[in-house]
Amino acid sequence: MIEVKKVYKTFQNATVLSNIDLQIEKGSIFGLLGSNGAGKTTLLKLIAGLYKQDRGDILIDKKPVFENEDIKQRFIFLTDIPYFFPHYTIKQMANFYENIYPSFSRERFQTLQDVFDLDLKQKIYRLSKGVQRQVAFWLAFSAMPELLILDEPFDGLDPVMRKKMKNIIIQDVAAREMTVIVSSHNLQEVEDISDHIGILHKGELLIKRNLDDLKSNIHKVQIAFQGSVPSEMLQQLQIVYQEQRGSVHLFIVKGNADEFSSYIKSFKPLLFDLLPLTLEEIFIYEMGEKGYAIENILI
Ligand SMILES: Nc1ncnc2c1ncn2[C@@H]1O[C@H](COP(=O)(O)OP(=O)(O)OP(=O)(O)O)[C@@H](O)[C@H]1O
Repeated sequence: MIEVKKVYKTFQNATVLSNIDLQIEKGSIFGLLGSNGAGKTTLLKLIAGLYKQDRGDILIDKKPVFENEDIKQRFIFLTDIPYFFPHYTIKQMANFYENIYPSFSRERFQTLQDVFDLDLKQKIYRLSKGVQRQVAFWLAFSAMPELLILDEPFDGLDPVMRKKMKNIIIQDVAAREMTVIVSSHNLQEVEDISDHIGILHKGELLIKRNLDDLKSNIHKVQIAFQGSVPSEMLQQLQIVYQEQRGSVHLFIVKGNADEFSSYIKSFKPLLFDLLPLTLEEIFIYEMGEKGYAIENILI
């Protein structure tokens, strides 16, 4: 488990992270969201033990991460600009990873060759930016890390490759309880793989939530009645937003969907539809004023 406790970080007197509290369970995928300059990379570098926090604690399995070589061998940090040794081929880079990471699997490396379809003898610096990122993923997956930290990992990958990378991540989480932290400025980009989401804004963690809990507690319903909507029903429902389009009323309702659906149906509406909400909509409705801040953050 990763624990970030009351962490602060400043650079040249500017506070970049303030009072960050976070727990990430083993085997979960944590999506760290925020606009440019929010502090995502700084937080990832602190978790990776590359920076030292000014205050607070960062622990992995109860041990401090900073300058902890044992922990460093168990995770991979795939940075937004992957680093390779100048003039190394893919094969040479794989050999290097094999020496560094005790869990590196040759077998996995070879199996994944079907996914990446690259010539091992190619010099990495001659590859396009997107293909270099593919190489970084290939090496990371082959190192079989316990923790995979990904900073804006899908930038520069085409849609097919993005999907493949996400599938492999999900498979590794399911098969061997790998923990993943993935940063992005785009909610949709991480929505389909994350089980927990944190939103960082100007160095503060505005929100940290379990996505299943979030999704099961807020819903969109469309209702039409012969005449007006029964006021008794409106009073009983926990409505966070409503609008009317002709005779159809749209409500965003909090609570258990089965319970409020049967309650609404007992008033015999002419039309009743339960519709899915996107994660972005959930944040906006669920978080009230903070939600509107989030709307501006997550374009
Ligand atoms: N080594 C450093 N020295 C000084 N300031 C830094 C350093 N690293 C980051 N910062 C500052 O910290 C703030 C947060 O930067 P960070 O890279 O963590 O944000 P981010 O959320 O990852 O942004 P982006 O999405 O643009 O990559 C920025 O104002 C940045 O200028």
